[in-house]
Amino acid sequence: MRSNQGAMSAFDYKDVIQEGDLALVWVSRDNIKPIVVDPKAMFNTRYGSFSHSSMIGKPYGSQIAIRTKGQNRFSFIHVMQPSAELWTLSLPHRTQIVYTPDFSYIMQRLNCNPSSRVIEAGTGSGSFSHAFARTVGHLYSYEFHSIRYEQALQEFKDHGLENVTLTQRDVCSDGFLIKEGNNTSFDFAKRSIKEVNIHANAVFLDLPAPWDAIPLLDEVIAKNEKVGVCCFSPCIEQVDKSIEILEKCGWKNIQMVEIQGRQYESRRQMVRTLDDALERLRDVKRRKEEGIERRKKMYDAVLKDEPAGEDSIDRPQPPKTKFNPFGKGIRVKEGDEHYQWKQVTRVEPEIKSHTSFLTFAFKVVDKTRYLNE
Ligand SMILES: C[S@@+](CC[C@H](N)C(=O)[O-])C[C@H]1O[C@@H](n2cnc3c(N)ncnc32)[C@H](O)[C@@H]1O
Repeated sequence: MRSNQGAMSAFDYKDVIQEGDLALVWVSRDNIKPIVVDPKAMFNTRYGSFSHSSMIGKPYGSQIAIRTKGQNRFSFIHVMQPSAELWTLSLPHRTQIVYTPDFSYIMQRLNCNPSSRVIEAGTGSGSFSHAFARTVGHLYSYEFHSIRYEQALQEFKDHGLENVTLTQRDVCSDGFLIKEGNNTSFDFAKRSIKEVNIHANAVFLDLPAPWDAIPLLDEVIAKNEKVGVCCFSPCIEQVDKSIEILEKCGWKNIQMVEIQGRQYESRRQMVRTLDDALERLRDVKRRKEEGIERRKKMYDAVLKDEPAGEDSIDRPQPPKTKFNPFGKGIRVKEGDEHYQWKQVTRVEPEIKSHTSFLTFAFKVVDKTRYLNE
């Protein structure tokens, strides 16, 4: 991931793990942890400790294995290079976040590309900010919570996201203009301007009351190109209110979308016949009867003061149940050619997506065509 200005970012492509890198340790699919590689540090898991020094010099994506404490087994992790998608799954949560299924769709609908100038409010945990920073020309992100603002500021600096300007602001009351003297990462000392020319052509609002911010967008959006806005709202009442204001403010092509990602897993399932079911019932009955008989013999032996259980030891064991397609039994590997299989799909029960309604709208302020330009 490149912060789109040529400068090195922690997300730039690299082959080999080096000291000081931000790396993402994949323990399991829902346990991915960010680390800064330090030769003196250890990465601790419940299965054991992995030294960072064992990672240095290995290619990204490598598996690092250790012998599990007290057991003759191995446990392992994978060391991954950060990407916007993996960062979203591993970042420290300060708020609810936008996940990949939503942010990829939103960026596509807002036509985000390296020439885009994007407004984002609020910054929150910076999940979407990282995805924007990889793709767009410049991101203007706003956060009113002072601690979250400071944390995001430090994080973006550590990750080298140089195409992001972060401003501490309540956008609903104070709008989006960035002026000298504001609490912002924009470096006015380096430029001889008093106010930033934002000219945003894409806007993303993840706020509890986007309708208060929408009327304030006019002073910062581009006038001579098509501008897209997306409001991310969890309930339909918020969508209603936003649409009302969008229409009042001259936004067109308003459309609401809900992303419902589902992952389908393809697998084979053993074909179970009626004969299998009947055989299973017969087997249960046979074992039950044998058990009753054995217990009766044992009681009789106790009553007669004979050595108990002798008979049960010598007794021939009932034949082992073959594979039982309705419960426990001998394990059969999926696809074993001795059995019949059918292809089925299974839906993953949980998906990582903060399901919200996405309201899109577009606006062209100046519709004049300059044919002789
Ligand atoms: C749900 S979080 C945003 C999460 C973010 N999209 C992400 O992917 O990590 C919403 C954030 O908006 C901030 N916020 C709420 N109202 C605001 C306002 N009027 N101006 C600026 N920020 C605001 C909150 O402090 C919070 O951090």
